Amino acid sequence: MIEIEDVSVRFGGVRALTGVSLTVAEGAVCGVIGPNGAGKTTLFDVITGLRRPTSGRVRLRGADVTSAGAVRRARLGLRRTFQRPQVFGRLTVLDNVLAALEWRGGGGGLAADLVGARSRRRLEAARRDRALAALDRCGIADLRDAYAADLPIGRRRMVELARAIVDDPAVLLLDEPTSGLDADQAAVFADVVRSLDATVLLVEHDVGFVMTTCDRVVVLDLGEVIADGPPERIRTDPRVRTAYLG
Ligand SMILES: Nc1ncnc2c1ncn2[C@@H]1O[C@H](COP(=O)(O)OP(=O)(O)OP(=O)(O)O)[C@@H](O)[C@H]1O
Repeated sequence: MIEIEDVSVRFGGVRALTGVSLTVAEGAVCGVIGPNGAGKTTLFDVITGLRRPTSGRVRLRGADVTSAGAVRRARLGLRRTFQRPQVFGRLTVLDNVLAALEWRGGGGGLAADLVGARSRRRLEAARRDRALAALDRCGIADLRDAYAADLPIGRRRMVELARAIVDDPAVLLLDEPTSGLDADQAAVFADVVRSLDATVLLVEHDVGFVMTTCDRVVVLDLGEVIADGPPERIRTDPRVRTAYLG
């Protein structure tokens, strides 16, 4: 669960967010939309810990993380993807996902250094199976030996998603996930997101994708929540139409 309570962020005289409150229920997929400058990126940064709010609280799975660093948030099961996919270009697709597992202790952690070769082989095999399963879910199993740098952006985005989901995140934040994806790739992306047990919050310009993928849509305009509800209601909300159409 993600709880944002009365969060405001100011940059000097600019009010990027004003009194924003929203709760994303366990397992829900929530989309945040809004015109340019509405405060979407700032909201994202407050949740991931890149930016401290001027006032208000942020809770992840019940824990107050308003002043917490990235490590604490990651330990609570928070994962994210970026507007420009962050992958290791000189590693293969499989190694990109294995590296994510290794850092998070999924490779056996320090214990793997102390056990015998047979146990270590077992740990390695389990780790590889897990990574391959994540690639399979993301529809890129056939690319496992390709170098990430050689892939077009849409495929790199799927590698980044595989890294994010390989150890079953509790909370997943997706920043402009469909940018660079064609319609088929976006559909696969939406299927993966909807099949997760995670609580998902995504910021996205493609309103059509948000309306078909999310259970709930929050609309920001000039730093304030102007609408919050299921897609059917948001689509017909007069304030949303005005904010988008001017
Ligand atoms: N570091 C900063 N310093 C000053 N003002 C900032 C800073 N970051 C954002 N802002 C301002 O805060 C407001 C919200 O910006 P933000 O980037 O969160 O909006 P956004 O909805 O993500 O926009 P876009 O869709 O264009 O990415 C804007 O008025 C922006 O100019």
